[in-house]
Amino acid sequence: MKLVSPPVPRGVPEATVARLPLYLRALTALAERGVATVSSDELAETSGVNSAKLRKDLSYLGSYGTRGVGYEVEFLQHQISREIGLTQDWSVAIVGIGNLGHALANYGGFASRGFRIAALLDAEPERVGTEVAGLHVRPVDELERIVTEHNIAIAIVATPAHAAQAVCDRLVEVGITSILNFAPAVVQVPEGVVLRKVDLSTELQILAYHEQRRNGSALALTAEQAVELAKAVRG
Ligand SMILES: NC(=O)c1ccc[n+]([C@@H]2O[C@H](COP(=O)([O-])OP(=O)(O)OC[C@H]3O[C@@H](n4cnc5c(N)ncnc54)[C@H](O)[C@@H]3O)[C@@H](O)[C@H]2O)c1
Repeated sequence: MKLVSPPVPRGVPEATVARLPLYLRALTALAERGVATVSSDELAETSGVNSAKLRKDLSYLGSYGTRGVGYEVEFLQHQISREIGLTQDWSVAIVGIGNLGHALANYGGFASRGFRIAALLDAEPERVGTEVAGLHVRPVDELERIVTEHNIAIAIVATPAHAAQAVCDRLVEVGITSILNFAPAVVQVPEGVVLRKVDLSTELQILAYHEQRRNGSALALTAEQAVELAKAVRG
């Protein structure tokens, strides 16, 4: 179903854009429970965001809620969906159909959020032609044709790091302007192309950092280790 596709409004800070899906997820859960209105405090708590920030974020969309009543759940849900372009289906291509590409292609949760995995591409002749999640893996040299054929708007890169830049260059050449990169590589794209990066290792490192702080500094030595170290230094 193709409806209007307004871009994320100009002037909305990137950090706000990144929080809109959190509000949407919370609103969807409320709507499923039949909740009609929600206060900013409640919505903020369910979304895991501070409520002053939430009010500011929603004010960028022109949504201020009603004093004493809060926000109408369904209306706000629709408004956020429209702002982030979810009232239309987006066709997505995945490039690199290895472990990760397979997992992403088989993930059923994208469709219900308006993302249709329309094409899978790989450079490896042995992978090309195999069937994954009901689609035939296509060769990367057909990229341009596939992008036009399926009206692909967004590409996911799941190739090894060393191939990521060349793959992104090619995606940009054929007109893709939104790329989600899973490869652990620093990739450059020209202005006007939006590149997002997913890096689970970085997220894990951040958790490790917090774990380490919780348990006391990793650099802090146990008493025995300190004695051993002192002995070693003294010789
Ligand atoms: N971001 C994350 O959190 C996260 C998590 C897991 C893996 N990764 C990264 O995702 C990438 C894929 O991981 P994987 O385990 O699926 O690797 P994999 O080796 O199983 O799959 C990579 C696939 O890319 C294909 N490929 C290689 N060069 C290509 C090119 N130029 N064009 C198109 N396809 C090409 C290969 O043929 C292969 O099928 C790696 O870079 C990995 O480090 C990221």
